[in-house]
Amino acid sequence: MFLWNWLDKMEQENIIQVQNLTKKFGSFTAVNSISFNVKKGEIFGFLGANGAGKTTAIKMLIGILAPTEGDAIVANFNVCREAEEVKKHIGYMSQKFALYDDLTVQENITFFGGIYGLTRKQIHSKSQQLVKELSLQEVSNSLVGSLPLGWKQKLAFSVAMLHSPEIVFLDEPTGGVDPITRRQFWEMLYKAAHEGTTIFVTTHYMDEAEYCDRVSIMVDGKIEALDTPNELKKQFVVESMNEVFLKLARG
Ligand SMILES: Nc1ncnc2c1ncn2[C@@H]1O[C@H](COP(=O)(O)OP(=O)(O)OP(=O)(O)O)[C@@H](O)[C@H]1O
Repeated sequence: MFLWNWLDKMEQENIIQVQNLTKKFGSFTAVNSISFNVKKGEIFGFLGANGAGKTTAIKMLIGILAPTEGDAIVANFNVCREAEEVKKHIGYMSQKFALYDDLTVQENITFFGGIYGLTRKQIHSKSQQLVKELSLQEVSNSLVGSLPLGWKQKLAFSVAMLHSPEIVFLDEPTGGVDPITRRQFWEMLYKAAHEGTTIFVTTHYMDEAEYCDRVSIMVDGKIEALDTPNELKKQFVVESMNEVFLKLARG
């Protein structure tokens, strides 16, 4: 009995379960039968060179792109059959699509709060909390387009977390900012993970790969390695994730 409870618990802890997930565009296979699990509260780094298939895989996991084959369960919902439920339980932030530059900080929070189904009261209290936490009091009525990139990214992450999702998917969230601002961004990720949110993040910065609990490395649509940064370094007999990445992703 104890064993079954324990096995059950281990099973429950996988908040993302991916089985042979595949995406073909015509005759080109962008994601080639990938399988892996992500545990609740984990910071999972999803790495790969440009064009490896990361964004395509994320789009399937957040329920906006139908897989050609395979399946995935995200926050207990099937990405093929229950895509709308998946969307309600996750947050998403990408470098390319985040906030509206021509809306103010406050307007962006109100807008996305509405999209995520928060009540006016919830939006009001969340936005007060968020503006305070990010020290945005001075600029809450400024257009987001006028903010430095690092501020925009922190705000975009907080907005993706407005509805307290179980998992947040971050596609290159820190592109183009300096190491200190990236470090501050990662402190936000650690805090969210500590509070139980699962973080699924892609990055091209190998120092960030070192901060992840586990890392997968995708090469030409396939996952070629998956483990903790320390285990990967041991496996490839190197000192840094940068060297692991170069050995694997760059051939
Ligand atoms: N809608 C599409 N139609 C055809 N090919 C596509 C489509 N979307 C992506 N691809 C191709 O699939 C491959 C994987 O693209 P994807 O954007 O998933 O890679 P990525 O690992 O996220 O790369 P990057 O780090 O540059 O964002 C690329 O060769 C891309 O050109």
